[in-house]
Amino acid sequence: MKRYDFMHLSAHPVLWQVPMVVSIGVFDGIHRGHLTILDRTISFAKENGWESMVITFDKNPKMVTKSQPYHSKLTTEAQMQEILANLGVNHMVVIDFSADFSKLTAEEFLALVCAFCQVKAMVVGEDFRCGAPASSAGPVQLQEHLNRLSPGAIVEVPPFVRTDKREVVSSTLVRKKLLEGALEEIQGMLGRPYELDLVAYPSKFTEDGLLYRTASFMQLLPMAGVYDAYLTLSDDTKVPVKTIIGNEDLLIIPKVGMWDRKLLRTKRLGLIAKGSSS
Ligand SMILES: Cc1cc2nc3c(=O)[nH]c(=O)nc-3n(C[C@H](O)[C@H](O)[C@H](O)COP(=O)(O)O)c2cc1C
Ligand SMILES: Nc1ncnc2c1ncn2[C@@H]1O[C@H](COP(=O)(O)OP(=O)(O)OP(=O)(O)O)[C@@H](O)[C@H]1O
Repeated sequence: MKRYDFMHLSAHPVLWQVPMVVSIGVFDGIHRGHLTILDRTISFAKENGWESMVITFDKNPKMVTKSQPYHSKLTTEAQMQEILANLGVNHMVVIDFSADFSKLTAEEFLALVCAFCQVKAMVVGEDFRCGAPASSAGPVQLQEHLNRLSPGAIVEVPPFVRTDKREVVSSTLVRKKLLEGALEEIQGMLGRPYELDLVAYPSKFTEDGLLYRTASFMQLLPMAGVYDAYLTLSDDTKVPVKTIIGNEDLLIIPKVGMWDRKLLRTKRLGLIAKGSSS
């Protein structure tokens, strides 16, 4: 998978002749609803011999425009890149959602997208919106804009994915459940354990284990408590651990023996819901 900056791709449209199925969204957490959209984007492209593109944001537009309260991210860009590449997405485009960018109307934004590749289809969810609030477009207006900007292009809208309790799965709901420490419900919505990306953070060895400062995390942390977890090392081996999350520190305690501090290279920490075998 290739990664591009949106503005760079606008200036150097290297993909302008490539037929593309495009999906646009924040995709924070990459939950089961997002996976439905992404799977359909990829399969639509493959069925037709086209390529797939995911356009996403460095900051959540809804939090920048203050229509949603600010929260830390559920996934880092490295995690998102890994998940999208493993799913089989061909191109990932990241928008720097600056004050200037937030003023673009839906039509202006879509005209830029249609200028850097041959948009054949877009896959979005029922509540998709793009463009500055006064002129924002949902799936219906999106189809109308595409009829003008890329004639023949189709907008496909898979139905909402819901929880067992019939709630619509959303990043907002995952954030809420995380702050309640409800890992089982989160794991159900993500289809995998919630993982913290440890790569960028400094840690300290103590007698008990590996200590991180919670303030250094860019990702949203669950409610303070003791969690079963697994630690993924840089060679992708997984070791079972216990994790104590407090207000200031996050302590990772090995379940068997103690680590060699010179050799340990940590990558991810997966928080496991009780009763799950992941
Ligand atoms: C160019 C542009 C593209 C946008 N794309 C998205 C998007 O893909 N997903 C999203 O949640 N919000 C996106 N937004 C933000 C929404 O369109 C909208 O501004 C935000 O949800 C607040 O609208 P509201 O006040 O009507 O809720 C985008 C905004 C702009 C300016
Ligand atoms: N449960 C769902 N089922 C199907 N599609 C979904 C679901 N949730 C989001 N989508 C779609 O996925 C794309 C990305 O959505 P977005 O990143 O805004 O997710 P979200 O979970 O709704 O986020 P938030 O809760 O922060 O508003 C959009 O096209 C959206 O409509």
